[in-house]
Amino acid sequence: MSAEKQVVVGADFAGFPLKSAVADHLRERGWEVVDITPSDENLPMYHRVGFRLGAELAEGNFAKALAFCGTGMGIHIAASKVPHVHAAVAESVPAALRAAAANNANLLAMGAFYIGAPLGMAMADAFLEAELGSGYENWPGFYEYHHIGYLECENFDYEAYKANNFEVVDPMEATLGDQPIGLAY
Ligand SMILES: O=P(O)(O)OC[C@H]1O[C@@H](O)[C@H](O)[C@@H]1O
Repeated sequence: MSAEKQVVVGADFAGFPLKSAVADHLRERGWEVVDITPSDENLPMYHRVGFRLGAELAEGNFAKALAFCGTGMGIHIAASKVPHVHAAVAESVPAALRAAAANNANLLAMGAFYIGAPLGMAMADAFLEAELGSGYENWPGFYEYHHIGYLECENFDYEAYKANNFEVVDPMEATLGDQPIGLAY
């Protein structure tokens, strides 16, 4: 969980009502929610909201962001163009949790065309309250294996990768142990 319980949120016109419901919910749970789209007048296009949310992460102003548009797809693609953004789209609570626990995602996008307010609130809680490895403590190597995935994404340099014959430069190694019996995703 973010130590300071701060999160930045933003929406286009399609995601605005869902964003407002989720933001109100988070504030009731003690989060400081900074909304880059507080009014439904003159809302930026979805991808520009994604760029701006990504910038808040890249600049170190926030550890996590929530993005809302019609499906979550466009805003997540745009945010992913910003350095240091690890963006996910989810349509279920387990997927939102897994984005944080396995992928160390720092931005969760959701789509108001498909997600009702109660589900959006629960997805936001799951995503914000988890960190890399949360819930998988009994799976040997889970953290190490996924940490490598995170680091190699974070440090990915396409030109260096291309120059290395499309192989990761200095790949790290970790063994993912057997999945514990009964682990539910
Ligand atoms: O990425 P998705 O939501 O599919 O499309 C981007 C936006 O285009 C419009 O339909 C809506 O504003 C939607 O949020």
